[in-house]
Amino acid sequence: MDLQSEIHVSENGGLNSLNEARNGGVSGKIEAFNGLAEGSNFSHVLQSNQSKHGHNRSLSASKISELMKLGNLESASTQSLFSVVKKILDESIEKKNEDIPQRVASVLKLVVQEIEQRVSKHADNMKKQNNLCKSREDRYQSKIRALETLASGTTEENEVVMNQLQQMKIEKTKMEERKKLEEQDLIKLRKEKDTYEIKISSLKEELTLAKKNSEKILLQLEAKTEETKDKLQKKILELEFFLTDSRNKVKELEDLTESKFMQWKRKENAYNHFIDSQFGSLQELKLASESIKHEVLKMKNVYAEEFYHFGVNLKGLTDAAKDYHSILEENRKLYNEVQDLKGNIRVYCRVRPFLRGQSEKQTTIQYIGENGELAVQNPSKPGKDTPRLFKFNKVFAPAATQEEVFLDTQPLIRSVLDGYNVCIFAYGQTGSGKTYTMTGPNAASIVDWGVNYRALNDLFNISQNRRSSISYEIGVQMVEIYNEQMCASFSLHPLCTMFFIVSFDLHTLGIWNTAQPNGLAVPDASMYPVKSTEDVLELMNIGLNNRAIGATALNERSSRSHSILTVHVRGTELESDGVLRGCLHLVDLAGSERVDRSEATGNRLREAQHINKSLSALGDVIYALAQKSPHVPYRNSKLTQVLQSSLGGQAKTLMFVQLNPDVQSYSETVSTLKFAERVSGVELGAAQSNKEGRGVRELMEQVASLKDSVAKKDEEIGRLRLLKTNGTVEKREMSSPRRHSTGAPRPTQRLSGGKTSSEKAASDFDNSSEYSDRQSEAGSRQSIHEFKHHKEFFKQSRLVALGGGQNLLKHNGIKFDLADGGMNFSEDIELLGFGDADSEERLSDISEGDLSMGTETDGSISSIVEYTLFPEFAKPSAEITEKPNVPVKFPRPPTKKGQSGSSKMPLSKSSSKIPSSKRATVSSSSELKPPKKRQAILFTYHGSSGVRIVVL
Ligand SMILES: Nc1ncnc2c1ncn2[C@@H]1O[C@H](COP(=O)(O)OP(=O)(O)OP(=O)(O)O)[C@@H](O)[C@H]1O
Repeated sequence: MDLQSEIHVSENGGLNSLNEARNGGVSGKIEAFNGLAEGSNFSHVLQSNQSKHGHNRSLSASKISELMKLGNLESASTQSLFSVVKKILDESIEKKNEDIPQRVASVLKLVVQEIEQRVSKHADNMKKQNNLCKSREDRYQSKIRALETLASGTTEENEVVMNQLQQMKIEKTKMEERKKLEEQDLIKLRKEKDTYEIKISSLKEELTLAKKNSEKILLQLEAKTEETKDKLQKKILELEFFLTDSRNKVKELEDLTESKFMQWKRKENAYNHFIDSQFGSLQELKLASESIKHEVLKMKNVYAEEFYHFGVNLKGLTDAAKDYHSILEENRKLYNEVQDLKGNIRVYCRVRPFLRGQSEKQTTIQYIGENGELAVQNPSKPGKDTPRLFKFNKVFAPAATQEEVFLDTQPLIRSVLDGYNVCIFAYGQTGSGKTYTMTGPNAASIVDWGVNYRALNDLFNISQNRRSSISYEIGVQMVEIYNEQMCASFSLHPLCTMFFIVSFDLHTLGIWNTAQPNGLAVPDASMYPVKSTEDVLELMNIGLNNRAIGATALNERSSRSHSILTVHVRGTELESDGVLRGCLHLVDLAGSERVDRSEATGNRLREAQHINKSLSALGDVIYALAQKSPHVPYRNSKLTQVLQSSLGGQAKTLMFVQLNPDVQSYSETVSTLKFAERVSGVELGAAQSNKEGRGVRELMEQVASLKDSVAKKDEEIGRLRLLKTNGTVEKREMSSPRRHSTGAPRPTQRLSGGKTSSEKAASDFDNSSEYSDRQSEAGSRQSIHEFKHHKEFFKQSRLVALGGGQNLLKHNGIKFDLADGGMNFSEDIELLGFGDADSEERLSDISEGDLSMGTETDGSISSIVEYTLFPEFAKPSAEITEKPNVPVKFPRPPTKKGQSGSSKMPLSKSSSKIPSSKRATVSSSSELKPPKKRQAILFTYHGSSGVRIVVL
């Protein structure tokens, strides 16, 4: 059915439906129209879409040709048109035609389908209505025919028929009216049909347009396809080329693999052959190893036997080595003993490490040997300067710790507790580490503690450990020599001394401030309770801080004074009541420096000159001692005066030689080492312990009384002789101790001019006008003896004043050099420093100068200290206590076992018993007037304020 017929059908259908609508079926008609209207809208949309894109490339050429075959589109049926459109759209969707957007094509397809459905529905409706109308028309026609036949019957019937006819006519008119209406409707429908036709024609136009566009697109696509085809062709060619190439390569590889495989095969064969041969030789080796094993076992047994023998031999060797070591140790001990006996000054050399700021690290130290060998060389003159070799007791390398240094010093320090005098001093140029060795760096931790702190700590600890057998009292004093003036470091005031005493029994420690600007003890002496070693160390720090410190170009903390820390030890043996006295001098000398190098001027220059002067005086003393010269110039400086007892007495002396490894200091290093070498050659004589046993004291007393009675008898004999000869007795001759001495004094090693010490001392006293009335030799000797042992001296001097020499001899256990008495007076003299060749000079120096006391004693300040620290008083004898004019009541010395005497008394108590003003000096006391004008002025002291102190 073509489109025209379809429309006819629809028109008929439409009439039918209109007729039915009149009977109530209007809705179907409206739907049919709506369907058409929608179809026209869709075509319009399609058209607009196509025109918007400006092409209709999706129409394939075949479809277009199909449409063309249909001829006039108007003659084509709607169905066929729709099918063509649908096919075109399908094709475009399938081929994914880029010219019609996919979405639009699919929408168009859906719309076309919808229109198709609606149109077909509409056509169906129209058909149905048409059929309905036809059947009705047929029925009416048959009715009309029936009626006409009836009309030809009866009139009645005619009338009825006429009526019916009439009615029929009415109905017919009605029908005609309806028909007219329907015709009108039909006209309307036709009009609508026209409009639809117009729309369809426009759609057709659109389709042709789309066709054209699709043709264009088709052409483009074809061109593109061609292009892609060419490209693909090219690629195929390339790939083919690659394929052939890779085929060749694969072939090559296959060939190679083949050859390799052959090679490996050959190798495998070779290896198999080799393995077989190896296996064979392995078997042989196995057999050989078995036989070797047997041999080894044999050898093992042999070796075990030999080892056993070796072990036995080794044991013998080890024993021998042990013996060797013990012999070595013994040797070392013996060497030390020989040194002790000789009294050599020990010299330890310590090399300071380079400091952080020092840039030039060329060292002058070439070699440090185990046995105290040291080689120095100037590295700035390598060819010219030959190394110089020195040998000392010990050399400490820069890396040596404070503890290591102290370990080698400890035995010496400990001997102080056994009653020896010990002196340790550090010598070296400025900044070479003297203070570091002696004290340690500032705010030192325990690890950095120098010899001073460690020595004190050690002494305190040992004294505490020995508490059950020996009661120790330790006193510490710090003195400074600055510009040839002595002052105490504990006080800011020059020429003052502050010292403290430790008594472990009382667990208290007191410090007397005997600040004595005029040399007298200050009444308001303060006492500080100190509970521990740390407190003592703290006070030492105060003393150290008071040291005169000035900045020089060499060492910004250079100390400009000699600092002397003296530790006085007195131990009382609880069992034997014996008394040990030891004294330890720890001396940090001021730096030896070249004035030109330190760039010192003004005050600093003066300081440097004083320092150099005192150090050269020390050198002179050492030189004199080394030469065993009869005259030792101790008096040339305060330093040598203070150290006299350590350098000249029976003390153990150790010198630390401090070296700066810097090249700039080479010349100073060499001169320091030369000096040290000289010092190490000095023999002081065997050190002696200052120990007094009770038995010795009693013996001494007995000797004294015997001596006394002998003297008395001598005196009487003399007097009788005189009476016999002249009739006059000269008092002087009668009382001359030398003339009446029963035993000749033994010569001493150190006495100069062939005189014995006793003779010399006696002659000294003879020469003094003050002693013109002395009664006996014993008395003078006693005075001399006490000159050194100050507290005894003090006691004796008072007793001399009170009762005279004979009484004193009886009660004070004075040491005599009686040939038959068993006491070695010369030794005492030596111990006191009177055995020196210099003693004459020193004694003659009494009352001379600002501070002459140091020349007669082992350091007069320390003498005062010793007295003040350990005020030991004579047992009040019957004779003395009977005397009505005894000025001072002295406390008893410890007599019983377990009693520690003054040391066990509270310090405040002891200090209160002895007025401080009377502790250090006696000459000013009016209560000590000698009844027979017998005064021994042992030393005088001129204080800065001009007050003169005379110690008797
Ligand atoms: N063994 C050492 N290890 C580390 N540093 C050291 C050592 N010896 C010395 N020093 C350092 O070298 C510097 C100088 O040392 P110190 O002040 O002890 O020299 P000194 O010889 O006492 O000088 P002065 O003569 O001017 O008193 C200090 O900074 C000190 O800490």
